[in-house]
Amino acid sequence: MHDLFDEPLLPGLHSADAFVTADEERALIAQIDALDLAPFRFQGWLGKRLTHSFGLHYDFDRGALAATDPMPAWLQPLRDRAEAFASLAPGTLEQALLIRYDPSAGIGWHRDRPHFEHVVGISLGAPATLRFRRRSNERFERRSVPLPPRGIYQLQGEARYDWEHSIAAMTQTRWSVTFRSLSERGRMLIGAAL
Ligand SMILES: O=C(O)CCC(=O)C(=O)O
Ligand SMILES: [Fe+2]
Repeated sequence: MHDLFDEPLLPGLHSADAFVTADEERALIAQIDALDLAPFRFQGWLGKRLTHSFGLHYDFDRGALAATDPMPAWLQPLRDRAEAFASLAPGTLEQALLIRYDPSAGIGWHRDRPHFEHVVGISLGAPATLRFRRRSNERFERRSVPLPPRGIYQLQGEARYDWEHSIAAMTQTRWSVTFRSLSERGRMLIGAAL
């Protein structure tokens, strides 16, 4: 039966709670904290959130995409499960971006770079709200989506390309694992760089 409440809040946004267990969450957070996390860099600015990439690294300072360390063994099972969740072929999600948002860190309004196609994110630690906005005439249309810890979301289609998203400054620490696939353009650029 068709249930109105099964309708996604935004076309192209697909999410689920309890994607990882509390034990898995603890283990993932410990692994992320053990990495060499560096402040997000953007055209000479240093952001407050701390990041580390595997597979592919997108350098926001230079606007360039490059291969980086392969996904470690501890991340691969999560990547496999994220691909299954998103109905993507194994190996499609070639990038993992790990982020720690300490209190006062957030992420400003953006669309993910066109070098990437599918975006699949897993939330750990403090709950957050993923805010969406889209310009409509002189105003913004807005939506808010809760990101509960241990949940997963996928952005594609309208949610991925037509709307910007952001997360307000956190008051408690949140970690996220965002997996991405390459777009045609990204594949071309990375091919040219190798
Ligand atoms: O932390 C998140 O779940 C979202 C991160 C994000 O939007 C991004 O890295 O592009
Ligand atoms: Fe994003």
